[in-house]
Amino acid sequence: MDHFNYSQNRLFAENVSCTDIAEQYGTPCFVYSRATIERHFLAFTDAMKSHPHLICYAVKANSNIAVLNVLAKMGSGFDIVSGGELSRVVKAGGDPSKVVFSGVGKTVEEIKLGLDLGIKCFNVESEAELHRIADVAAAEGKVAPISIRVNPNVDAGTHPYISTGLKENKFGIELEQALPLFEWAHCQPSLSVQGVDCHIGSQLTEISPFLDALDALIALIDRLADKGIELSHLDLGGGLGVPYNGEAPPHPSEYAAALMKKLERFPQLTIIFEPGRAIMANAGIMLTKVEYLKQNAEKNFCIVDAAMNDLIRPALYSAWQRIEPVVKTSAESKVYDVVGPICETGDFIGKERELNVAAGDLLAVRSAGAYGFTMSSNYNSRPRAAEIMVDGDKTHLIRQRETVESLWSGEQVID
Ligand SMILES: Cc1ncc(COP(=O)(O)O)c(C=O)c1O
Ligand SMILES: N[C@@H](CCCC[NH3+])C(=O)O
Repeated sequence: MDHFNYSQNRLFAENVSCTDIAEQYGTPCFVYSRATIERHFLAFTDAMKSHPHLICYAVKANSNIAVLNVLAKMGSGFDIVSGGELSRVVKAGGDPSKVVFSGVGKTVEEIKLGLDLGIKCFNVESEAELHRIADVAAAEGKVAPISIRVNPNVDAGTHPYISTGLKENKFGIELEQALPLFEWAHCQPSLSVQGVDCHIGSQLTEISPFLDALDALIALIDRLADKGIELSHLDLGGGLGVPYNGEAPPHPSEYAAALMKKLERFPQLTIIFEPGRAIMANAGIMLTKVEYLKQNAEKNFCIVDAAMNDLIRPALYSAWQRIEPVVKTSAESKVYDVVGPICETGDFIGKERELNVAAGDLLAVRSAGAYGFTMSSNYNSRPRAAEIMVDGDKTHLIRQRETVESLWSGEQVID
């Protein structure tokens, strides 16, 4: 999805200044645009409007309650992977009956919570989990809605850490094993078979792997129909990529049109998508201040006040995110490694970036709305950054910067 409207200290379509935000809330901080989140969500619903559908935003991408609330108000469903995410959705006013629950390690407590709240579906990832859900539901006197997540063995062509649809990955159930499990589940009084799902990976920039996965799911749906098992939904997961650095992933309308062509003969089937990054990545930036410039015989370093604990994607996946000075200065242009204060060489936000910067300048790290704050940590006892939502010409603090004291709350010394 495209970037929000950001240029030269002005954020979004609104006339809000990054320097004002940095002064008011401090740095590093994450800044999101409500208008962009809404526009990105609508790109999916508009693309699917002629077919029954549910967009289940993947909460892991950005789970701030204010973000979830904006999406809940637009009628979004949610894809969750933990009881914690389910509680956030409820707190944010999300509708549990539009929640699908993915993940390979659901605990008994999480299954109970999902049943109590009446979620739409458990996306089951193993035979053992299917049995556990059947047992828990029977013990609770409930019927658990389930879908089986299949692993279609499709190469998503993305970073190996975020590819999830290959046989060697821990996710889903092999196609050959899925059919007997569906048949078993169909006969269990405590289970209600609702759908089939898959999620083959994240940051996909081509449509063809999605189409290959869909072919596999459609073949399975046909085989199930032959056995008298009719499904009410097909969930193709998330994974649609965004342009970080010139990539040109398909727009949701292109993506949906290509998929829907294959689904013409299933007019009754509800299609579920679970986009996370496509909605949030380019609806946010991270603001960080230059603390020092440093030079040695080999390199120029631009030392900023954000670090790998705030944005781990560069360290973890060698991810590239655009870094630009918020205000153009007359500082000399040099090639810098943009690094944080953490005691690891892997602590960088960007490498070999040509920048005109001086100490004290403000930098914007783009595409930071997804998998930014949610993957942050307190490593090196660094308080986690504030989050801010821009809405029209207003800015709202939607999560305070952590205090140092909050970092040790819950810890205690022993005699
Ligand atoms: C099951 C599932 N659904 C949805 C997503 C969201 O993926 P993305 O943010 O790439 O759309 C993920 C993460 O990759 C996932 O594991
Ligand atoms: N956290 C990853 C994406 C993983 C998606 C989770 N299934 C990223 O930042 O790119």
